[in-house]
Amino acid sequence: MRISVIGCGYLGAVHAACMAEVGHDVVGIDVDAAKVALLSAGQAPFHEPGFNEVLARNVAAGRLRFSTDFADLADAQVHFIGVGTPQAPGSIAADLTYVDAAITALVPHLGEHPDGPTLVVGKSTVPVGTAARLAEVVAPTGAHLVWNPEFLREGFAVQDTLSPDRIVYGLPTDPAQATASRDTLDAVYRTLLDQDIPRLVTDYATAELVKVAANSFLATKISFINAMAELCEATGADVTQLAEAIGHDDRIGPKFLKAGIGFGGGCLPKDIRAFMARAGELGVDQALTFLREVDNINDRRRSHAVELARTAVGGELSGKRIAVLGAAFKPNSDDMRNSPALDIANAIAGQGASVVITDPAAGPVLARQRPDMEVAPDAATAVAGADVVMLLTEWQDFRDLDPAELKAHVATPWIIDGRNALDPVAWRAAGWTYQGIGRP
Ligand SMILES: NC(=O)c1ccc[n+]([C@@H]2O[C@H](COP(=O)([O-])OP(=O)(O)OC[C@H]3O[C@@H](n4cnc5c(N)ncnc54)[C@H](O)[C@@H]3O)[C@@H](O)[C@H]2O)c1
Ligand SMILES: O=c1ccn([C@@H]2O[C@H](COP(=O)(O)OP(=O)(O)O[C@H]3O[C@H](CO)[C@@H](O)[C@H](O)[C@H]3O)[C@@H](O)[C@H]2O)c(=O)[nH]1
Repeated sequence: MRISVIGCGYLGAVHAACMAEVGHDVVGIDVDAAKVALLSAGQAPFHEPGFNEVLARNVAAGRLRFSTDFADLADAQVHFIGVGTPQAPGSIAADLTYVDAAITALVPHLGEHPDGPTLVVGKSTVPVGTAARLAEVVAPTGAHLVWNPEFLREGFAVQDTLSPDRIVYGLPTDPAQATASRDTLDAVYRTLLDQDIPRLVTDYATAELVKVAANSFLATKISFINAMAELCEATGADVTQLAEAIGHDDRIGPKFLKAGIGFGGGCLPKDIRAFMARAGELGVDQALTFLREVDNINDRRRSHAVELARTAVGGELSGKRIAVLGAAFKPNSDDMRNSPALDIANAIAGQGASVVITDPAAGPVLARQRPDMEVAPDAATAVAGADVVMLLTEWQDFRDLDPAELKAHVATPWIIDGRNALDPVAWRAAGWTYQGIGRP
């Protein structure tokens, strides 16, 4: 099938490449000419394991093209919308200007398609009610609109796109349109559906809510364990053991119970806030006041990490040398949107410390974006002369560090493990003062 993907960021570029990988003829459209140039050359504009290979292979095979010109999508039958929906400036609501601009640019190119109904398929995360509004904009063209939220995780984006836990279709209310849209989307996802991946068919509102409900649940799980970390710190208990013990209960499960400096990224923080904003508009803000607390607990983890560093150096950060391992919001990504690591590094620098930061993938990006920051090429260089070392993004490279070897480079062997990723016994045995989160 001929497919377009509008918006070629972390979601859209991977979706475009994976749709080509399963045999479709795909054009990716983005307003960012530099990004389009890189993608067209088969080069990933961001760090995502496995993506470069899929991208290069499909560009070379001629199944995958990229363009800044919406006219290049005119012959596609299915158009995915994957543009950003960030937090709006000065508000907690989602900024829908990119979605609206994409639809406005797309509509003049929509019309009858010889192979069947033309579909506009929303993948961006949007406030409930957006799909119904956009369906009215698209309707005069004869195209149908479907909401098909995306659940991929950065760092696993290719695998999650080709083999998701589930696929959700939010379909139009008109039965004939719903059937035609469902059948067309089934044809798009045929190779995935053949793997027996659950496919759930809903209305627009349910599909939109599934996405923000899932992210709210994940954020709540993380803030729950971080709240337990606060209790552990007050009592001398160990949150990693607590998490392991409660996680053995099938009803709770062991995943997303890692206490630390909390969640960040381009999704969980802004999605829970946009959800609260939308609930307010709908007059049901009380239903989601717990998310305010989820957000507060998460924010506290960042200030707590700054406090740990301040205490470690005797109460005054000014003039101290702090080495920060990690800048991305999670390992295996170079994404620094709402990154707890970067936020903490900035706060510590703001208190007068000399901060040096290193990250295997985000480091070079940070060095370009922030000439004011000292970015080191690797951990050994970063820790030279450090009064405190902070592990804030749990890359495998950092987990594998040899505490005895590293100790030779630092001024004071004091490590704050903001992700509880290191073995306290090994680090203490090597002569370090080890401080985890929610651990004695
Ligand atoms: N990143 C993820 O892991 C992920 C996972 C699931 C859902 N989502 C959702 O997907 C959406 C996109 O997220 P992302 O992380 O890929 O964002 P992103 O910022 O990486 O990418 C958005 C892209 O859209 C482009 N764009 C903006 N306006 C455009 C327009 N009018 N026409 C064409 N292109 C335009 C931008 O240039 C950018 O390349 C968001 O709603 C997000 O919440 C993201
Ligand atoms: O036990 C845990 C698990 C995660 N995190 C942190 O939580 C954040 C988010 O992690 P993760 O959810 O793995 O990253 P994303 O790639 O942002 O993925 C989330 O956001 C996407 C965009 O909506 C969704 O598609 C995914 O399903 C959802 O997991 C990161 O900062 C992690 O360090 C913790 O602190 N503790």
